[in-house]
Amino acid sequence: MIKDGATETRPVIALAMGDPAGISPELTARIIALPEIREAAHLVVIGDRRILEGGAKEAGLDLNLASAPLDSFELAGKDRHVFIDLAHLNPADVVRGEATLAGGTFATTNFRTALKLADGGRAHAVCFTPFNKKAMRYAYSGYDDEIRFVADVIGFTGKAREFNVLERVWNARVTSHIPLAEVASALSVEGIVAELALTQACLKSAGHENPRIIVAGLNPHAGDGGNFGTEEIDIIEPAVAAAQKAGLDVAGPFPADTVFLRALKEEFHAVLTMYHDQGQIAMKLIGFDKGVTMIGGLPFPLCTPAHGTAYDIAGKGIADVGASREALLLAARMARRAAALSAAA
Ligand SMILES: NC(=O)C1=CN([C@@H]2O[C@H](COP(=O)(O)OP(=O)(O)OC[C@H]3O[C@@H](n4cnc5c(N)ncnc54)[C@H](O)[C@@H]3O)[C@@H](O)[C@H]2O)C=CC1
Ligand SMILES: NCC(=O)COP(=O)(O)O
Repeated sequence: MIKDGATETRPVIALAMGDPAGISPELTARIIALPEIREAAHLVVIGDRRILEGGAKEAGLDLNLASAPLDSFELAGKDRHVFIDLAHLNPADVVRGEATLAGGTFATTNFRTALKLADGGRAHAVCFTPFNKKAMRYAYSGYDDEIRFVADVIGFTGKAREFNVLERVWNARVTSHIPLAEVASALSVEGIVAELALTQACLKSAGHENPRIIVAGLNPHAGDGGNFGTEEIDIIEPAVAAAQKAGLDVAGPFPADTVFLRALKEEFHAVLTMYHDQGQIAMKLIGFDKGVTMIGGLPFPLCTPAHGTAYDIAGKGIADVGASREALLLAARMARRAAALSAAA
């Protein structure tokens, strides 16, 4: 619940430091140093000072970031970012380029702390630098992905989904982190209609007044009239028709290999794909350095770069901050909009 006027002041974003074995320390340092982020948001960064300083060194930055206590960081004022030093990871215990229990414990602790700040009304949004899911699972055995963890930490029982966001187009998925072999049987008319409705609501919450959504088929050539599978005829077409009847601006299904070309040419705001990589490959080719993963449907915005921990370049000082910058800016925009709507209600 947004508790104060994030419309007039910069929203407070709780930024959890991610996996210490990859590029997260460097990215966190780079984000803190960006002037456009200072203008857009007041960051409350959560992690370990020694790990952050390692990242700043890799990035060649001198951060000059004040620490503040977790229980009263608000007293430090909002004129500059602050750091909550949980002092919980000795850099000597970090194995760069490796998923470990220590790394997962560090990241899950930071994430849990950030989520509780937002859930308690002390932050307007949460962002994080990349987590490694294997490390997260070492620390928290039920860690399928962020949605499950968030639900466990704040007791959220509603429907939340992951979106990939670029300025030009969004990608929503009917299925996400499940084996490919299970995708076809996971599709249903009701499930697709629900995804379309949530996608429309999330696009609106990010400022798109009249969202247009285009839907991909599942099979090659969208089944080619039933030649290569019938999910389009049996499930996806009826779902699109039902969504249209409910007043959503939706088109499809179209073949997945050209649906993104259509979306860009015909100015759709989002593509709904049937499974993870059907959308991710296209999105990462369109804008890897700007891609954001946004978890929609939660009581507060939750954003992270769409790329991962990049173990292969950890410690080299060459991590691109572009996607992280977009993640923070999207979270700030969504928080301001939520505050404006709540003030108007
Ligand atoms: N935001 C998050 O928390 C995300 C976490 N992940 C997790 O990250 C881990 C590794 O995922 P991968 O599939 O290997 O993908 P990855 O995105 O970590 O790496 C893929 C390639 O992109 C490069 N790359 C990634 N980010 C970069 C950046 N900022 N600047 C320059 N080059 C960059 C890497 O060096 C690598 O060559 C997995 O555990 C995955 O679940 C994946 C996506 C998002
Ligand atoms: N931690 C966020 C994340 O892993 C994004 O996952 P995906 O969208 O790449 O599957």
